Amino acid sequence: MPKQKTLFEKIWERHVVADYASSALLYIDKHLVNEVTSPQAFDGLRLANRMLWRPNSVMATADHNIPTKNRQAGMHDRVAQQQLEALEGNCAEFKVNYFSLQDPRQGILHVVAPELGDTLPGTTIACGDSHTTTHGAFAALAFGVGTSDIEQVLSTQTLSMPKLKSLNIQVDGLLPEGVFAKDLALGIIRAFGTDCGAGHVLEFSGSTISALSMEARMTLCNMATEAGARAALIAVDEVTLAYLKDRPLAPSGAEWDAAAAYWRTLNSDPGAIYDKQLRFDANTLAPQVTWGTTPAMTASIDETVPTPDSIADPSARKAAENALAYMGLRGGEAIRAIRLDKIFIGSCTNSRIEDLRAAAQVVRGKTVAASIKQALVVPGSGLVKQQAEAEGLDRIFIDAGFEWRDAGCSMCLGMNDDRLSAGERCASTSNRNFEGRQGHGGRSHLVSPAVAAATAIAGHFCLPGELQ
Ligand SMILES: CC(C)[C@H](C(=O)O)[C@@H](O)C(=O)O
Ligand code: SF4
Repeated sequence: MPKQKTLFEKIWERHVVADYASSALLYIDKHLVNEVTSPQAFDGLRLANRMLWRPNSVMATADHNIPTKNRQAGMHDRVAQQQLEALEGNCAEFKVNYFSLQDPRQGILHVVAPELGDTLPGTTIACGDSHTTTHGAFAALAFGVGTSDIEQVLSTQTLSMPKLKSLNIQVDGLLPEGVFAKDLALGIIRAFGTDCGAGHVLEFSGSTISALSMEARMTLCNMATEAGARAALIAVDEVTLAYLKDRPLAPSGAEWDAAAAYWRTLNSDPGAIYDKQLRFDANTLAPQVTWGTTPAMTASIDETVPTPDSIADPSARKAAENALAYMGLRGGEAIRAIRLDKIFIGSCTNSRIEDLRAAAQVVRGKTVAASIKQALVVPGSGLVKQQAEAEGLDRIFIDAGFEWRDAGCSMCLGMNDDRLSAGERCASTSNRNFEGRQGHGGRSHLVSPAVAAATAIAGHFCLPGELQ
C-alpha cells in the first residue's frame, strides 16, 4: 500500500530539486517582492552580473513604507523615498511585474496576491516577509525568507531549506457568535505558545477550519508565524475553489478543470502521520484581547489582566512583569476597563473586505468616543478599498469619525507616519504587539476587527452587542 502522506509532504516532494541529509533545495513557483527587503538582493544580482531566472514568477509592490494619505505629496522621509525608487528602478531593469502606488492592485502583498488569484494551491511561494505564511490558506507552501534567500530565488528559482517537521493543529467545534479567526489565532497561540510551531509546517484542520471563509483562513495562517511556524497549510476544499474561480490570474477554461482536479488531491491522506499533533476546542472560545508584549499574552475579553503572582513558572512570571511594566498595567484590571488612545483597523491579518464589513457593521450610525485621539481604517489593497467604497463602507467609517486611508502596512509597524507616540495605547487588528512595534513606547493590544470597532465607539474594550 502506498504511504499515506501529509499535505506538506505532497507539496514538498513535488518541489525538491536536490535532497541533502538535513536540507533540500526547493523549486520556488512564485516570488513576492516588497520595497524593504529586496534592494540589497537586486544589488547582489547586479554585482554578480546575474539575471532573473524567471521574471514572470515575480510580483512586486511597495507596502511597508509608503504613505497612506496624500500620496501625490510624495514620501514622508528620505529612506522611504530611496526604497521606493530602488524597487521601481529594479522592477524596470529586471522586467518584474510591479504595481505602482497609483495602481489599484497595489497593497499589502499578502492581500494582493490572493485576491488576484496569484496564490495557487500546491505551489511554493517565497517572499521577504515573515507573514508569507498567510498563503498557506490556499494549500500553498509559502515561506518568509531573508535578503540573501531573495537573491537566490531571483537568480536560481530555488531556495535552500532545512528539513522541516509537520505539526497538525486540529480545531473542532462551532465558533460562538462574535468570535472570529483572529480570536482563534490568539487563542491557539495563548494555549500552545509562540514557539509551538518552531521548525514545523503547521497544518490547520478540523470542522472549525472547514467552516471558515478563505479570508478567515488567511487571518489564521497569517498568525502561524506568531506561533513560530515556518509555513502554514490548510487543505483545498470547495471553499478554496469557489474563492479562486474567475480571479484575474487564476487559470481558466480547460486549464482550470485540470488544475482543480489536481488541487482536490491537496489534503493530508487519512492516517498520515504528523511529527506533532495538537487539538483545540473552538466551542468555548471568547473574543481575545492581548494584554502583553507577545501574542501569547492574551486574555478573553471577560477576564482580568493576570497578576504576576498568579504565574507559577519563574521565567513566565518575570516576562509578565516586564510586559505589564511596558504596557502600563498593574495586573488585575478588567480587560473591559482598559481605555484606548488609538484604534487601528488594517494589516495583512485583518484588512480584507470581510474584516471591513464586520467593523463597519459595528460602527454604522455611531460615533468614535471623544477620548479616542485617532481611529484609522487602512484597507489591505486598492481593490479592497474600491470594493468597500462601492458598498458604502467608507461613508460609514468617515461618518463615525474614522480616517479612511490608502492601502499599506501603515500602523501595523509604523514605518510611515502612522504610528503611536510613547505611552499611547492602541487596539489593533494587526498581528504583533512587541515593544515599540507600532511606534517607540507605544502599547498595542491585538483584537479582531469587530472588537476594535466596538472599542473605538466605547473608548474601552467592549463587544459590539454592548454598545448603546
Ligand atoms: C519588514 C518585514 C521584513 C517584516 C516581516 O518580515 O515580517 C514586517 O512585515 C513585519 O511584520 O514585522
Ligand atoms: S501588514 Fe504588518 S505584518 Fe503584514 S507585512 Fe505589513 S508590516 Fe508585516
